[in-house]
Amino acid sequence: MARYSRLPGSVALITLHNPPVNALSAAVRQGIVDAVQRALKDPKVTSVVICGQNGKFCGGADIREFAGPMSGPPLVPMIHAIEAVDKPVAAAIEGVALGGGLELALGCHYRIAHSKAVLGLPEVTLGLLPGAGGSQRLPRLIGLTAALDLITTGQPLDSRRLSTLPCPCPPDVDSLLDKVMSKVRQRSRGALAPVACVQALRAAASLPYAQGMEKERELMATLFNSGQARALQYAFFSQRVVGKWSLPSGASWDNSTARTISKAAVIGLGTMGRGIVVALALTGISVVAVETQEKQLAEASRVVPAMLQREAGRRRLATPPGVISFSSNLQDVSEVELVIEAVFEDMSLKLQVFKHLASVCRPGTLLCSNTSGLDIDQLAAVTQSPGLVVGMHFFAPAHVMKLLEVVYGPRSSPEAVATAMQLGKRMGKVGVAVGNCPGFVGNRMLKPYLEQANFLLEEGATPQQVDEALEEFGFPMGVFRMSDLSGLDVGWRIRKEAGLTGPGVESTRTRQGRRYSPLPDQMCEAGRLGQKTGKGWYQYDGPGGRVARSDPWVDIFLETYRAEHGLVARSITPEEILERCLYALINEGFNILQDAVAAGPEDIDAIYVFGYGWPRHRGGPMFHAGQVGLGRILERLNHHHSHPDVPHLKPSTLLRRLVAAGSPPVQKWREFINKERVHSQL
Ligand SMILES: CCCCCCC[C@H](O)CC(=O)SCCNC(=O)CCNC(=O)[C@H](O)C(C)(C)COP(=O)([O-])OP(=O)([O-])OC[C@H]1O[C@@H](n2cnc3c(N)ncnc32)[C@H](O)[C@@H]1OP(=O)([O-])[O-]
Repeated sequence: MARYSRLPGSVALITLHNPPVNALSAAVRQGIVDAVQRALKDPKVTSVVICGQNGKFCGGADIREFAGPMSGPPLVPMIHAIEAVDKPVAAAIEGVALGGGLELALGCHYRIAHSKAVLGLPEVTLGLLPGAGGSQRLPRLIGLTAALDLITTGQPLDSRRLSTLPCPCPPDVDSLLDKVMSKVRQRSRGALAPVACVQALRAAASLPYAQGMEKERELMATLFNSGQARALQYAFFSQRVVGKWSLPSGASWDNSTARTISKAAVIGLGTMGRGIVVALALTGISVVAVETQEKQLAEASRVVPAMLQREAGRRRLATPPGVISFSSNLQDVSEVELVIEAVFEDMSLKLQVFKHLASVCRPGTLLCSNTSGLDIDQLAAVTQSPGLVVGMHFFAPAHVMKLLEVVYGPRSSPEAVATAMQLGKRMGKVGVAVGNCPGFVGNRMLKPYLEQANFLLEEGATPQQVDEALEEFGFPMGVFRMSDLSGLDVGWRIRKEAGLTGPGVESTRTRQGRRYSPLPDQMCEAGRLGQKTGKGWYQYDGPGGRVARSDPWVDIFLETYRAEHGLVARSITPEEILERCLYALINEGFNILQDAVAAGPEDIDAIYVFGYGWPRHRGGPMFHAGQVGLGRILERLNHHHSHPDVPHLKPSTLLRRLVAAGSPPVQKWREFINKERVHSQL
C-alpha cells in the first residue's frame, strides 16, 4: 500500500509501505494511483513528494508477482501518469531505488537522494530489462554511455554527488571553449565577468574538482573586487531607482495616479513613428496610426504589420497585440486617450500639429511629443490643458531600444508624468523622468561630447583614432561610426535651425560667441551624409552599406581644413581622446544635476546605459566619474580648459563643490545636492 498525508502547508507526502523493501506490489501500485489522485484533487496541495517507509525508497517490482497473473494497476501507465501531472512531484530517495523503484523515481519531476542511497537497474540480472521506462528515461537523464553501462551490467551505484563526477565534454572541447571565448570578448568588449565565466568552465572541463574549485575561487575574488562588479550592481539598482521618480514639485511615483491607456494614436509614420506604433500595439493597446503624406502612409501600412508580427513572434507574447488602424486624417484620433506626436523634428511643424490636436481630441486626452530635445513648454502652451502635455522621447528603433525619456515641464501634471512612465513600463522600457531643457538629459550631454570629438579632428586626430579609443573603452560604436549610421544631416538640420550654419552664416571657427567646428557641416555640404549616401566619416560599399572603411578623401579633407585655418596637426593619445570626450560629457552631467533637470546621478547613468551605448560594466558616466575620482576629473577639466584652443570644458560648480566636500560616493550625491540647494550654494 501507499500512505497519503498532507504536510503542514501545501506538500502531499506519499509513503510506499510494503516491508521489507517496499516492492511495487499490486496493492502498492493501487495505493500510489489513489494517493496521486487525491493530491491532484486537493486545491491546497501544490506539490507532491514520494518516499519509502523505513528508510528504503523501493526495491523494484514485486518479483514474486511475475510468477502469476498480473493484477492491479500496471506500472508503466502509472509512471506515465505521474510524469504528466501538473503539480511538481519529487522522489525522496533513501536506502534503495532499484529496478521499478528507480523507474518510478525517473518518472518524477525531481529526484533527491540520501548520500548513502543505492540506485540501479538490476533487471538484467533477473533475465529482464528495465521495462517500466528505465531503458528510455535513464539515457535521457545521464547520457547513453553511462546508461549503457548501468543497464547492461545491472550494477548499482552509490548516490553520487556532482563533485565526484567528471564533466561531460564534446571531443573538440578546446576549440569549443576558444570559440565561445572569442564570441564573449567581442560581444562584451572589456567586460571581465563573461571572460571569467568561460575560464571557470574551462577549469571544470579540464581539472579535477578540487582544482576547479580553487580556480573558481580565484576568479570570483578577482571579479568581486573589480570596479566592474560594483558598476554592474550599481546599474542594477539605478534601473530600479529611476522607476521611483520624483518631480521638483514634490509629486512622485508613490503619490501620483497613472491612467491606464487602452487606445492611443501616433502622428507621423517615419522611422520613429512606426517603431512607436509597434511598441504600443505589443502591449495590447489599440493604435490609430496617422500619416498625412500618402506615399509614407502606404509604405507604413505595409511595413508596420510585418514588424509587429515579427516582434510578437520573437517575444512569444501572452497578450495578443492591439489592433492598428491606419489613417491619413488627423480627425480620426478624436476618441483616443493618449496621442504621441512623432512628426519631423521641426518646432513650427510640431506646434501646428499640437494646435490641431488640441481642437480635435476630446478634453482630457494626454498629448505627448516624441521630440529629441525641443521645448515641451512651448508645445504645451498652444493647448487648452498644458498639464496634460509631456515629452516621450523614444530611441530608434523605438520598439527595440529600452530607454524612454519622459520630459516634464513646469506645468505638466503628476498624472500625465505618471501615465507616461507607466505606459513606458508596459512597453518594457526603462522610463526616466527628466526636466525640460534643450536636448533634455541624453542629447544635452551628447553635445559637448560630439563637440570635443570634432575639435580633436581639427587638432590632428582621425575619425578612426577617436572611434577606436571610445570602442576600446566599451562603446559598441565610436562617435563617427555612430554619426554615419544615424545620418550626418540630422545634426546639420538642427544646427541650421539654431542659426549656426547655412547660407549667410560666416564660415568661422567661432559662432554665437563659442568655438565651433564647421567640419560636420562641410561634410554634409559635400553630400557625405553617412551610410545612407555610402560616404560619411568613412566610406562604404555603396548607399546603405554597413562596413566602414577609412577613406583617404577624409584625410585630405582634414588636412586641407587644417591648412586653411593655420592649424598644425599634433599627435593625440587615446587617453586624451577619452578625457576630452568623456569628461566633457560628464561635466555636462554635473551641470544637469545642478540644474535639477535630472533628479540624481542614477537617472543620468540609466539614460546613458540604456540609450547611448555606455558600457554597462562601467555603470554610467556619473558612476564612472566617481570611480576615476572627482578630484582627478576636476584636475583634467581644469588642465584642458586652460588651453586656449580647447574650450567648453569649464568645470561645473557642482563638481567643484563635491570635490571640496571630500568627493562623497555617488550614492550620496542626491542628498548633497539637496542640502546645497537648501543653502543656495548651487
Ligand atoms: C509489461 C511489464 C512491465 C514490467 C515492469 C518492469 C518493472 C521493472 O523494470 C522490473 C523490476 O523492478 S525487477 C526487480 C528489480 N529489483 C531487484 O532486482 C532488487 C532485488 N532485491 C535486492 O537486490 C535486495 O533484496 C535489496 C538490495 C533490495 C535488499 O537487500 P537486503 O537488505 O540484503 O535484503 P534481502 O535479504 O535481499 O531481501 C529481504 C526480503 O525482501 C525480498 N525482496 C527483495 N527485493 C524484492 C523484490 N523486488 N520483490 C519481492 N521481494 C523482494 C527478499 O526476497 C527477502 O524476502 P525474505 O522473505 O525476507 O527472504
